[in-house]
Amino acid sequence: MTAPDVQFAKMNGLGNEIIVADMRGTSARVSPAAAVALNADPATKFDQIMAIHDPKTAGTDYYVEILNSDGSRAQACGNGMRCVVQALASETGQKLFTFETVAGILSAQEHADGLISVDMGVPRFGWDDIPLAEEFADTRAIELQVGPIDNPVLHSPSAMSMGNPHAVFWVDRDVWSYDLDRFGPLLENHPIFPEKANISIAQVVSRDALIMRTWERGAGLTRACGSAACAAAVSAARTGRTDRIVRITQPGGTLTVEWRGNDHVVMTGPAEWEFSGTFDPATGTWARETESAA
Ligand SMILES: N[C@H](CCC[C@H](N)C(=O)O)C(=O)O
Repeated sequence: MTAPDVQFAKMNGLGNEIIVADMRGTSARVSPAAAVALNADPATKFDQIMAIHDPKTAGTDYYVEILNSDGSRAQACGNGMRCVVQALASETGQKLFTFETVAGILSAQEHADGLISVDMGVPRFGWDDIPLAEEFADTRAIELQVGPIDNPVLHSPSAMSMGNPHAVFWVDRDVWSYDLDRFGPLLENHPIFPEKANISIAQVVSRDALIMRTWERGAGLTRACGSAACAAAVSAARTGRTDRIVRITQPGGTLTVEWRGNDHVVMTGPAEWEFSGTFDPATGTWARETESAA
C-alpha cells in the first residue's frame, strides 16, 4: 500500500525556497527521491523541505526533518524554520513553539508584526564539532584558500557549526564580484570538510551590519541562508569585526541575528506563503490545491 498524499505549502524565507510538508499523523518520511523529483519540477523547485512530524520528545510540539534539494538531510535551516512557524501559527493560532530537530531543541516565536524569531541554539567552534578533517586549534581562521598561492582570491575562512557546517570567507569588495558559483562547489566538497560545508562570503560594513552571499551544501546558490547568516554574525563577533547584534543583508533581504550572553543565537526575519498542494512523500508526485471556491 502506498503512503497517502500529504499536504504541503510552498513558501520562502527571504527568497530561500522552502517546501513545508505536513507529515503529522503518518509514520511516512519524505524520501530523498521525492525531494529530487519535486526539485526537478520548475513549479516546485526548492532549496529545502521542512517536514513537520509528530513530536518524539515530551515538551516539544513537533519533530522537524530537513532535506536539501539534492535529497541530502541537513541539521539546521533557519529560513525554513521561520516558514514552519508561520504555517503552524496561521493554522493553530499558537505563537510560541518548541521544535526538535536532529541537531537539538529549538524555540521560536511569531511576533505581532509577523516577523519570526528562531533560537537556533548555541554555536560550535571545535574542529571536530564542525567537523573539520584535521585539528585546528583556532577555527576563527583556518588554512584554506582559493586562487594562486601567492595571491589568493579568498583565504583564512572562519569555520563553525550551527548544527550544520559553515565556512565564512571575509572580503573587502562587493560580494557580487566573486565567482561563488564557480568555487562554491569546490569548497563545499573540499576534503577539509568531511560532512561538506555551506560556503559564504561576507563583507562587514559596520559594527552592526554585513552583506553576504552563500553557496549552500546540497542546494547551491540560494537567495538567503538563515544558518549561514547566524554563522557569519557569530564569526564576525568572534573575530572582533562586529558587535553581537548584526543586520545581515543577503540577496533576498535582511535578517537580524543576535548572539546572546547565554551563547544562544537568535535569528529574526520574515516568511512568505506562495501556494499549497498535496504530494506523495515517496515519489514526489504532486498536485496544486485548487483555490477554495470563492
Ligand atoms: N544547506 C544547508 C541546510 C539549509 C540551510 C539554509 N537554507 C538555512 O536557511 O539555514 C545544509 O545542508 O547545512
